[in-house]
Amino acid sequence: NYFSETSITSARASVMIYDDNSKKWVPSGTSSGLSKVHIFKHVTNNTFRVVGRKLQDHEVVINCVILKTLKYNQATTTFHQWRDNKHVYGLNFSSKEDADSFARAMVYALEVL
Ligand SMILES: CC(=O)N[C@@H](Cc1ccccc1Cl)C(=O)N1CCC[C@]12C=C[C@@H]1CC[C@@H](C(=O)N3CC[C@@H]4C=C[C@H]5[C@H](C)C[C@@H](C(=O)O)N5C(=O)[C@H]43)N1C2=O
Repeated sequence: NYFSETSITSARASVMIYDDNSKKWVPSGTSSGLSKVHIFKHVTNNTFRVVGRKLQDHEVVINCVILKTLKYNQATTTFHQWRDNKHVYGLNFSSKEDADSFARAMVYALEVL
């Protein structure tokens, strides 16, 4: 429930998904734009997930579990990416500071999983 997860970071980014057919990054959700992207830690079972909601209409544009095997690729200072069995996700951060703080939290989660 709401109180069983706590946010360990939030960052502003546009959430992208790689479209294998067109070989292009496309915005996740119904339109492009910035989202608030959190890493939530489940307080009791030590699991983590990435949840992002559009700033404008709160549409959930990413909701993916962070597995211990996740390879977090910081492709550029403001574009980070990772895969799961279905998608390749890209976060195009609005600033280097947002990217750094998100990456620190992701690396922490991957260390404690
Ligand atoms: C083994 C493996 O899976 N490897 C993945 C990466 C990875 C490694 C290790 C662990 C996990 C993952 Cl996921 C990979 O390489 N993948 C995953 C799918 C796509 C890609 C494949 C080829 C291209 C080539 C170029 C690059 C790309 O996409 N880059 C570069 C930065 C650059 C920054 C911003 C975005 C911008 C939003 C729009 C667009 C623009 O700039 O116009 N753009 C980009 O062009 C963005 N690629 C990739 O990332």
